[in-house]
Amino acid sequence: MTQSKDPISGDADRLVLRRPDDWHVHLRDGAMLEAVANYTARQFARAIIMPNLAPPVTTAEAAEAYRARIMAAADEAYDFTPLMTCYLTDTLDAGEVERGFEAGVFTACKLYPANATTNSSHGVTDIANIYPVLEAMQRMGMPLLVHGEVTDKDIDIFDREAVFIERVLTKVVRDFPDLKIVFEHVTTDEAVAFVMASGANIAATITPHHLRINRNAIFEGGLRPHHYCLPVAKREKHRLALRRAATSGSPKFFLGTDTAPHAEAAKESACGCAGIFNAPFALESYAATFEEEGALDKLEAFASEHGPRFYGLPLNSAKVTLKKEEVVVPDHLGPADARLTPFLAGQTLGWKFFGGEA
Ligand SMILES: NC(=O)N[C@@H](CC(=O)O)C(=O)O
Ligand SMILES: [Zn+2]
Ligand SMILES: [Zn+2]
Repeated sequence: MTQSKDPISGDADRLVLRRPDDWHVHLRDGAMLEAVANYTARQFARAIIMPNLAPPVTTAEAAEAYRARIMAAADEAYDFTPLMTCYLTDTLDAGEVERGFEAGVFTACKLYPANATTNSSHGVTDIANIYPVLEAMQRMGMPLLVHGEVTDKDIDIFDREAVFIERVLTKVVRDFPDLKIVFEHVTTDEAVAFVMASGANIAATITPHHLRINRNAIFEGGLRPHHYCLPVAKREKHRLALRRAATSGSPKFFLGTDTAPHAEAAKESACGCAGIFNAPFALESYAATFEEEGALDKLEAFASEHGPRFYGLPLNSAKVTLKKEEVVVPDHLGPADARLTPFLAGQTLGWKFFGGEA
């Protein structure tokens, strides 16, 4: 990363970074896909596309068709590459996963515990049901991406990630010691500690929002549906653990926004959907966090290097620029009939994104 100095003031006024990738994205389908695809494509060269459509993406054929719809929705000028994933179910055939991976259609498989989050009713009810698939994935070096929460009604919602580590993840790691696993959108100090203590084949993504808000933000002066996502934001001590992990320089932690758009009407409801739409100012939000932590020198590795190295993919050679300029996040984005509230709506951020070298 080069941080150029303004020759007159001597201020560091811009950051030039290797173009980043987003290792956890929900682009949806149909009109929503059309509305959101370019927010991701503009900032990121590649993105791991989550398969939780209705119905979920469980075949290579469905993934290829979805990839084509994404390519059609994204502006060609952004040169964006979607990396497709397969949604694991109790009955998924290991052969389908193998063929899809060998053919270069599937980059990874996603484990949703049944009913853990948005569109996960077809998820896995017992991890034992997917052991044949995990066996094949371990053999092929195909990453398993995990929504790490138990769903038992008797477990407090704020404990679901920590209990998942004890009850499920520890077992999977023991039984498949060489399986590459990405613990997605980690939210607790327990998850950070687990990843740190595990081998090089275990990594985690960290979202922009879990680095900026704790659970108070969901209840600040009233119920704040746009701060509701899963896993739900935790106590301040957990947020601080995430900030330390993201800015530590450890190759085990990398950028994954978990941008998860839902129309405003679906969020501002008696039973509002889980998900934060953060794609429009994702890199600006991470930059604010890294700057606050005095770690702007670690941003490029987190955003653009640790992810591809873990996945075994080449680093991007294109560059993007962040300029030290104020940018106000709009209150609403998207078409009039499907408005979206972006993360940090109404707030001012100190770095502005430019594609290419500005
Ligand atoms: N993160 C969320 O709150 N929601 C995601 C699903 C997920 O990543 O768990 C969604 O698809 O809406
Ligand atoms: Zn999830
Ligand atoms: Zn997600």
